Amino acid sequence: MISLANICFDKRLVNITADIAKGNCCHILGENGAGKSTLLQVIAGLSDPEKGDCRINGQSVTSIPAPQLAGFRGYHEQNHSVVFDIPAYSYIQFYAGQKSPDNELIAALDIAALLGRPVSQLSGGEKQRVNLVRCMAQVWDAIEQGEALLCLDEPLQGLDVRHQQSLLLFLHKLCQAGNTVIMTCHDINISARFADSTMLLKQGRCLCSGPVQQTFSVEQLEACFGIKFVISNNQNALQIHPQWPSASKIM
Ligand SMILES: Nc1ncnc2c1ncn2[C@@H]1O[C@H](COP(=O)(O)OP(=O)(O)OP(=O)(O)O)[C@@H](O)[C@H]1O
Repeated sequence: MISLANICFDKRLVNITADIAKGNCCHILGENGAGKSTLLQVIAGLSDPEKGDCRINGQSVTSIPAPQLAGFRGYHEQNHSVVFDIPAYSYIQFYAGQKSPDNELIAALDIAALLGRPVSQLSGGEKQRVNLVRCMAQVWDAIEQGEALLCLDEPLQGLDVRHQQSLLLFLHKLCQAGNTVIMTCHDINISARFADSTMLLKQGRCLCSGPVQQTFSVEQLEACFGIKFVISNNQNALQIHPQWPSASKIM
């Protein structure tokens, strides 16, 4: 269980309180600059909140010794730049304590053909997939025990739709095994389909958090994003339609 209590950080986060159950896939959504990455860094133990506390299974994340935290908490940074000009395989091994990445992980992120190539020569989406493997390989033992916490900042960024789908299904499988995933996402319909719970942020405040069926109402989405939405329910799956201006208005 992840418990956030009254978290305040540099005016960027204001009194954030929420619980995320173990085994949950929680999506954090909100406008650009709403504080999603900042909150993820606090949850990951990378930023100290000025007030409040993030607790992982009852223990304050800031009090967990770094080597212990690094053993079960994976963090994937948005726009992570790779400074090493080494093959992807060595790059991943460096973070995984010289262990080879698991075949299941390599297959899920479809990176077998990339392992021998220098990281600097990979495309944006290829680099993103290698970085996601790096993040998960670091905590693979904990993942196998169903005890990992994955904090993923925009993991879908730059991925084509097939790789998006395979990553989302893989994360779902990890959560079913007991792991917890907290990720930021800009695609409301992907969150409606794949998140167990969501947190909507607006200017550093949490507008609402909880199961998708509760948080994804027209009122709350409009308050969060400042545009109109229509929501339909198709075979128990929410479909969310932002109301774009008509084509004639655009032309
Ligand atoms: N290092 C920093 N120092 C000062 N302010 C920062 C810093 N990093 C981010 N900010 C500001 O904090 C606010 C929240 O930023 P954050 O990156 O958490 O937003 P976000 O919701 O993840 O946005 P996006 O959707 O664009 O990724 C923004 O107004 C941003 O300009």
